[in-house]
This record gives sequence, structure tokens and C-alpha cells, in this order.
Amino acid sequence: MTKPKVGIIFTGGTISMSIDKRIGAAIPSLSNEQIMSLVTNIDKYADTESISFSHSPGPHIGPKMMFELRNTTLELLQREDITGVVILHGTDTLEETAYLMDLTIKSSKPVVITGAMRNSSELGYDGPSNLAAAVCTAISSESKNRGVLVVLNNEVNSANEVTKTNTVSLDTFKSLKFGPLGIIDNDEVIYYRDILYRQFIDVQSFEEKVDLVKAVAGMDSSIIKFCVDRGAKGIILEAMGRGNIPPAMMEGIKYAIENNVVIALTSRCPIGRVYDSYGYEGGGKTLSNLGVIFGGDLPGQKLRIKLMLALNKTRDIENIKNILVGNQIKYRVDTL
Ligand SMILES: NC(=O)C[C@H](N)C(=O)O
Repeated sequence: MTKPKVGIIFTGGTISMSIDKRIGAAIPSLSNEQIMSLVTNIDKYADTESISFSHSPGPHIGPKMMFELRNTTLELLQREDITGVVILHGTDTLEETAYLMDLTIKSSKPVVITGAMRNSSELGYDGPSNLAAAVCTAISSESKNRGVLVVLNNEVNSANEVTKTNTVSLDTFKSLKFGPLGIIDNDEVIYYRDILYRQFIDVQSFEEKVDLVKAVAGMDSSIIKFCVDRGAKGIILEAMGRGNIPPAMMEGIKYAIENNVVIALTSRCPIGRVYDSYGYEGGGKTLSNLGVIFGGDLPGQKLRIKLMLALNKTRDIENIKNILVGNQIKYRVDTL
């Protein structure tokens, strides 16, 4: 019987690291072959093809590399002999890469991103088990049409929903509102729920100049003005609670909007949608009246990725709003 073939793209991250004795800290060091050799018995399940993309820690991967990785992934997905793609990635920026790829790849084949929280010098290195679980997920026909998936600690999460929640735990990737889509048990992926909609933004590039500003108690307008003056095209405002900011930031918001900088707002709370429910100075209503877009329930770093893509497609504020929070360009999973 022919086995399914999985393309495995290596980008770096802790899964490829060991402790360098001279530095006394972890750096990328394992070769692709060394990592693969630790995933014992995987050849019984799938044929694999390794693709070397980079040896980068997560924080060294920016939107440009994410987009290149998306292109490399697309090339693999277009091949008939490839059943699915697995990507090894540093966990620090994994959710941003996963989300960028989820929004820009329209394929029914599984794309699964994994990593590790412990490097290969540590007791309990979780790289091999995560990689094995990712391959099991990529070869399952059940994984088709579910968008980009994040697999660590034997859980499958949607790129759309997942975020890194814990600096050290193996169980760090969480879909905070509704939990994982499924689990990997006994080398098999079992789904408990589906995502209703996926979103596709048809772009070949992204707008680089999008900043993120977090609102803190007593903050003024200086950071927002700085972003505008150095050429930001968009700013993600990580506001307080339901979507409010200190009054002294209002001047900066007005300045940004006068200068055609798109402001999209999300909350610094880890769970919940933003809404313009407060009318006091700096409250959500005063922001939406100025033209600030209320960005749903995404964490700031993911809303930033989405705005970067949206700004590459259109500069029209209503169209941008539709891409960020509208329903019309979302497509049902089963239409693929
Ligand atoms: N666990 C990890 O992969 C964290 C590491 N700092 C990285 O993102 O490369």
C-alpha cells in the first residue's frame, strides 16, 4: 500500500535547538535529519520530504519571511503527490505565521504547524512527539478543509482561534473561548468540533507599516503621534476592556485619522469581543465616531497581521472594515 507523503518544512525554533555550552543558553543547532531521526517509526505512517527553509528562532521571523513561507507551502500543496504539509516553527511567533497562512492559503489539504517548548538538551524534549502528532494530523482525511492547524501537546487548534498563553508550559497553545478542535490519541486525530467559517484574503503581499500600541493607565498621545510621523499606514490599538482608552490618547487618534492612518482596535483582555458601548471621553463610542474600526476578538498581534493583508488589498475604510470584521468574504468550509 502506498503511504501518504508529507512535506515537512523546517524553519527553526526551540524544536531545532540545544544548549550551547559556551553561551549557556539554547540556540538552533539540530539538522533536519537529526530532528527526523528522533521521530521514531514515523516512516510506518507516512513518507516525508524535508524542506529547509531557515534556522530561525521565532522572534527572527517577521511578516516578510512568513509570506515567503506561505509561498513555499503553496508550492508543496499544489503537488499531486503531497497529502499535507507540516511546518516546524518557533513558538514565539507561531500564531502570527499560522494566521497569515490561514488567511492567504485556499486549499483543502491540511497545513499543520508545530514546534516545541523544551529544547533537545532538556529533559522531556517535546519536539519529536509534537512532530509525530503533526504528521498524524496532516495525513488524516478528517483534517481536510479545516484551514491551518496548530498541533502541540496532542491538541489540534485552529490558526484562527489559537494563541500562546504560557511562557513555559507544554500546554501553551490555547483556543481560549471554545477549546481545541480535537486531540491526537494513539496516533490518530479525533475532531470534536469544526470551525464554521474560514476567511481568504486574496493578496500576494502585505503592508509593512502597521504598528501595535497597547493602552496603559494614564497614557498620552505621544506614541501614537510618533507612529504616524514615522509613516505608519495602520495602527492596532490594544485598548482596555470592551474597547476604551485614557482620554489623553484621543488627540493622537484624531491626528492619526486626519493623516489617513487606519486605526483598528482590539482589547488587551485575553478573551472577549470589543464593542463601542461607552460614551465618555476615550470610551468606545467616541472612538467609533472618529472612524476607529472595532476589530472583534483577535489578539493584537493577529489583528495586526490581518490589517497588514487588508491594507495591501484596499485603502478604502469600508472595505478594510469588511475584511477585518465583515461576513461577506468568509466562506463556508464545505464550499472548498
Ligand atoms: N519554544 C520556542 O520555540 C520559543 C523560541 N524562543 C522560539 O520561538 O524560537
